[in-house]
Amino acid sequence: MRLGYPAAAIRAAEAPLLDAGRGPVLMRTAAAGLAAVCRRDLIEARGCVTGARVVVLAGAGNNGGDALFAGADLSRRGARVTVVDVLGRLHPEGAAALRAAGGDIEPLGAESAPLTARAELVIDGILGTGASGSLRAPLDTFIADWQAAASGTGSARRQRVIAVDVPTGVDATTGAVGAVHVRADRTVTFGGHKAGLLLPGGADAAGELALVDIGLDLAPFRPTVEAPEPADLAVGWPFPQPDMHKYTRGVLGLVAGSHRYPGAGLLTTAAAVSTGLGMLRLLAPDEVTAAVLDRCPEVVTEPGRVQAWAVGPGAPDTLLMRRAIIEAENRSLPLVIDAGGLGLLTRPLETTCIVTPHAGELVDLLGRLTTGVPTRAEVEADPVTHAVRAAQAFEGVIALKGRRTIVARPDGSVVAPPPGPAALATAGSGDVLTGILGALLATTAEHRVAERSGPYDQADWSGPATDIAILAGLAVTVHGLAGHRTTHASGLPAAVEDIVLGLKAGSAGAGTGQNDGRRGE
Ligand SMILES: NC(=O)C1=CN([C@@H]2O[C@H](COP(=O)(O)OP(=O)(O)OC[C@H]3O[C@@H](n4cnc5c(N)ncnc54)[C@H](OP(=O)(O)O)[C@@H]3O)[C@@H](O)[C@H]2O)[C@@H](O)CC1
Ligand SMILES: [K+]
Repeated sequence: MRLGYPAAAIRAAEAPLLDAGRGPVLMRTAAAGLAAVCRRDLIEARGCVTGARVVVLAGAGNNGGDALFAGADLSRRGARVTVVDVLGRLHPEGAAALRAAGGDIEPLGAESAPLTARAELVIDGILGTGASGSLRAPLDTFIADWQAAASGTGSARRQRVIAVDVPTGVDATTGAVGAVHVRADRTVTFGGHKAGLLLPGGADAAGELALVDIGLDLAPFRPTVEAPEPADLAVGWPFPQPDMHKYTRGVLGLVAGSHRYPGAGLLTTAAAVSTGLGMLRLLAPDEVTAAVLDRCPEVVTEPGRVQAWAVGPGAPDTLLMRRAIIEAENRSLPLVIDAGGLGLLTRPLETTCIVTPHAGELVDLLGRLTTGVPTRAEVEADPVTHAVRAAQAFEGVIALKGRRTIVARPDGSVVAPPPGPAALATAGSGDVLTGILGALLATTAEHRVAERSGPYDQADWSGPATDIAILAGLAVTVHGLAGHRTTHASGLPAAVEDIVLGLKAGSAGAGTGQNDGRRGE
């Protein structure tokens, strides 16, 4: 689990070390980690460091200092390093080290953009956590000119861009990006992940993340973003235990599918069953249950006791959905509400609940719960702010679906799972997610209380995995993995059915098979 901190928290964690005079040591440690990543990438791309054309874009502060010391390291190892002094002032010791190692320094000028575009490796050390406001001229023009020149080179082997701490133009705390910003293949960040590197906008600009430990103590600070990774499934997934029977493993009540949309009932059911649970009770019209039983004969179509509810895919019967919601509230059962169920939400619910709108549905939801409703485009441009707003208005967890799904809690913190493949943007994909999430809620409902501080409480997690927002993050992670798996296996975009098969095949990671009967390894 990657934990993201606001820039202010990272700077506050640095402060006692700086006060103790350890600033230069921190910078040397950061720069050494950065240089190691640069060397590894160069060796991977071209076999060696010697002779590599490297351009260091250095700003005036410590971010530039990191880049200059890393540039000195590469220069000592035979790379041809040129520094562009982008803001007209350089970190003095870093600049001296670079010169002593044989590197060149040039002021920003007309030649800087084409020079940068020709480099094999560009190190972006212009701005880090000290950035404020939008990019000042001529910095913005230079970055745009470089990117235009680089895309116009027609070179078969694209240059690598490594950002120092944060790509320039990305807000380290919110991930907001301006029209012009650095797009990196990799970002080497120091001390702790900046929240903005894990959020929409910033995460795409940052590329792969590498974290260099510089000895910061972040324990006193609360992360604002948790970003699950596939490896977290091995810890957080509710694996069946040997002493379980079908009722203790978890029973999901599902209200999905209708005369108009029978397929949604089938897809949600198939996904829940493939995810694994003790029993699934489906409440739907006969034509839906008949199709489901044909494919999933283990499904029970009678009402009865359940441990969690999932309602909404495929425009189900309103009365059935209302009954499920009331029962969830009366018995304090966890509940996922999707699609057709969202229209019933006009007030906060009296139970643990997660709702899963896409941007358009979030607009409608906000319209029923608040005043000052955003447009769909505004939600898509700033999903985090609007998901948090909805979570606060609804007093519950919101999973705002999109290319990067964001799970927001009312306290303003978010879970940001990795994005799935583009192939997941297809009708029925959301039904599958609801099925996975419903199965997870059912299978964690029973041991929620007993294991609250149990094996899920890993030192590197800020909360137990039975937290509904984390479970949603894991559900999205598995959904994405299943999509990736089927996309890659066939070489063709996945159909929704393939995504369910991807779940079944169990590669969706640690989720099935590999770790049966064990947890927390
Ligand atoms: N401290 C530590 O312990 C460690 C810090 N480390 C590293 O230091 C980084 C933070 O360094 P930092 O604080 O020096 O700020 P930094 O990001 O280099 O930028 C400041 C400069 O940018 C300028 N500027 C600002 N906004 C601008 C804009 N929109 N457009 C244009 N210019 C703008 C600003 O100008 P000013 O506002 O002062 O006029 C000033 O000159 C951190 O990310 C990490 O990489 C590591 O070595 C580990 C140890
Ligand atoms: K940077």
